[in-house]
Amino acid sequence: MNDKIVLLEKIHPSAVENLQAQGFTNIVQVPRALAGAELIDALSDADAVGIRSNTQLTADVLHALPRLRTIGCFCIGTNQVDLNTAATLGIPVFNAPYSNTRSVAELVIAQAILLLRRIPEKNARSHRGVWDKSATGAFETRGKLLGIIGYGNIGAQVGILAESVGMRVCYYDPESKLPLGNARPMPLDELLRQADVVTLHVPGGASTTNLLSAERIALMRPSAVLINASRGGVVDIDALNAALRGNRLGGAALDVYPVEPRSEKEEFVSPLRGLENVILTPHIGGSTEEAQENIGREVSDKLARYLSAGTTRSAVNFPEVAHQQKEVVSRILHVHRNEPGVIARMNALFAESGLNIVAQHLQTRGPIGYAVTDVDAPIEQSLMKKLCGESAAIRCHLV
Ligand SMILES: NC(=O)C1=CN([C@@H]2O[C@H](COP(=O)(O)OP(=O)(O)OC[C@H]3O[C@@H](n4cnc5c(N)ncnc54)[C@H](O)[C@@H]3O)[C@@H](O)[C@H]2O)C=CC1
Ligand SMILES: O=C(O)C(=O)COP(=O)(O)O
Repeated sequence: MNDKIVLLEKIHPSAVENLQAQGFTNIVQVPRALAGAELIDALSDADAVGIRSNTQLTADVLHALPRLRTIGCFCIGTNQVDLNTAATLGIPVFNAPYSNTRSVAELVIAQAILLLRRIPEKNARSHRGVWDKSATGAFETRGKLLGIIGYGNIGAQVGILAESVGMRVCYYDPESKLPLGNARPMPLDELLRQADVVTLHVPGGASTTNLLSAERIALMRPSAVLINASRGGVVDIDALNAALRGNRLGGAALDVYPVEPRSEKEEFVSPLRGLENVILTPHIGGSTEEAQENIGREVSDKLARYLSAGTTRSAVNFPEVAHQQKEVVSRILHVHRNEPGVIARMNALFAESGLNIVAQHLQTRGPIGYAVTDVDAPIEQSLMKKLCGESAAIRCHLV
């Protein structure tokens, strides 16, 4: 297949292998995130793009890419993409909602144990030749209270793993959630006041920016530790820095930052660098061989199915049409504004051309309608022009 697929940010080779196995040969790989003119240039003739958490597909970038048909986020978070703009431009966005959740949960448990035992400080001192053999301020995790903010796929797994090392678990989530194990819901301020370990597992974006504000950090116990493997903007980093430097917090482990380097060549800058009671990791919560290989396969499958058959099942911003094997001569993917009469007008165009519809699937989501129509005859360019020029049409393709 001729569709051009650009994969940024070192997406696992399983993606390319999978795409090639399905007949996609025009694949370009870039081992880092791109931005600005460089990003637009790299994607100007792409039909599909694969990104991870670092590439910002803003409204401006999306408007500059009229050819782009679909986006694959080879990760969980989709806050780096302007999802509404993508939908209104007729671009479905896919992600991998589960594949790296276990990897994050395991890292968080490891960090909780290391922080409660003051290992980051002991490690730093040992490297400097200091033999600091002391139990002061070092605690077991057993019996301690873990407070999980955001009890979704990752938060709930963290809770289960924490109970297996003897922690008590409470969580805060604005949605009603089934508590797993012995976890119990708790109001946010109460959780912050009581927990020995606080861990964040909320989505990024405007609704969670500075969720952990200076006021909320001030509620935490001076001995408590904070873990953030969600998104950098969720914590007020200056307030956290001040709390750590003022000994108003026991320690922290951060995997995500308000600003992250786009490649290994850029320096990582953070006010927390140099603090011995802070673990800093380079956004590797989901970076395990297992997770990345699975994500590569899963998201490339979703891109391939959309490009070859119009399937939008599990898209995060788009009406979902289930996978139907394309066994007909022509399939038309028609994205349009969700308003009365569009299908009637479309079908009148098919009838005028003497075409019989074999199958038709319509789904809508908010302002967007998406119709997949199968006909058992070739489609003339003139008909495609009329379908694409239909008054409510956003875009249409033949697959
Ligand atoms: N560090 C890393 O490498 C990775 C980071 N992540 C981040 O972790 C986030 C969470 O992932 P999942 O658990 O899979 O997502 P999820 O969607 O299953 O769970 C998120 C939970 O947060 C809750 N939530 C939303 N707003 C909230 C608020 N203001 N306060 C408390 N809870 C709130 C939601 O109701 C939901 O239950 C992702 O969105 C991504 O940003 C995900 C994977 C890897
Ligand atoms: O899955 C996510 O949301 C992550 O944060 C992982 O991002 P990454 O693929 O490592 O850039």
